[in-house]
Amino acid sequence: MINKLVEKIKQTKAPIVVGLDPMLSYVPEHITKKAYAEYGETLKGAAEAIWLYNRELIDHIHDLIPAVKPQIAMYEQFGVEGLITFQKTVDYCHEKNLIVIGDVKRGDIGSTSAAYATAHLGKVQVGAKKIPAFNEDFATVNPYLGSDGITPFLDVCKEEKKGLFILVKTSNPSSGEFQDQMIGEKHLYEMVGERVAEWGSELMGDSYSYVGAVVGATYPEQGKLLRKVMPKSFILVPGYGAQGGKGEDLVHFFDEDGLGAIVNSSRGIITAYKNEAYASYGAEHFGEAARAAVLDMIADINGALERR
Ligand SMILES: O=c1ccn([C@@H]2O[C@H](COP(=O)(O)O)[C@@H](O)[C@H]2O)c(=O)[nH]1
Repeated sequence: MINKLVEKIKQTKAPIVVGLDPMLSYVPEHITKKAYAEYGETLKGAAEAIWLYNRELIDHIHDLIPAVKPQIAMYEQFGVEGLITFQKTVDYCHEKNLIVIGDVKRGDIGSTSAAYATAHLGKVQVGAKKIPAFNEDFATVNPYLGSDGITPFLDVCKEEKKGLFILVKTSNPSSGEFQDQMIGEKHLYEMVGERVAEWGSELMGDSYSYVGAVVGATYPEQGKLLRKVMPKSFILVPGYGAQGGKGEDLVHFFDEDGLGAIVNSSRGIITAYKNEAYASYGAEHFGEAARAAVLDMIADINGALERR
């Protein structure tokens, strides 16, 4: 899957991923009205509204981008109905030939991690059959429980040729509380980065490992250091746009050849129609506003890479 991701980035010339993080408040009224007319103001009605919103967004941007990153929390808030919309979204993105990074941030003791890995990346044994469940291509994983929480994910990735993005240095304001602590001479995030490189050396694709890392756009200095610590790991970079990250901050997350990183924007794209810059599209044309925001994001990042 990492080879496919690299190929798709080269083909689209877009080192970006769009975060499908829908909140009900983002969904234009004409869509919620339609969904509530069919299912009422219920969890099913909300999940239907989110599905219609996602589908229209995907229809407007799928040809421009290599990948999407649905954030499972946004779906879970609607319970089982939300998870059905998550699944429909993953399947629809696959139909559109998009790579799906499930932002699920899982990780637990070994036996529980094994079940999470099966659910999101593997196939579950049912009688004589092995059946995929959520079936994303990559999943985000929290390494805080140590290597026995990661190994089951590595095993499933080996078997299924799927990939991981392991949290190394997150984009949020308080990420330093624990991640920046010094352990001997090194920050904790650097130690985790070294382990990501080690885990990844067992699972190499053509030029990058199946085991990548999450490093926030809001920490460019740490991104520069971690690029060197994990030379073969793809870096998923959240924090662009709504959290303040800009193309010019991100050039050192990439290799010399402009590969090795993929930058996420969620709210910046999916709520573009609410942004002054794209307001002329109006809520009815939120998909076109998202498309314009994707094109601007690609130009911003590629422009910064060309200028460096
Ligand atoms: O360090 C991290 C890890 C994950 N995220 C996730 O990325 C998106 C960001 O959304 P925006 O709307 O573009 O801010 C969201 O799903 C986060 O859970 C992150 O932001 N930082």
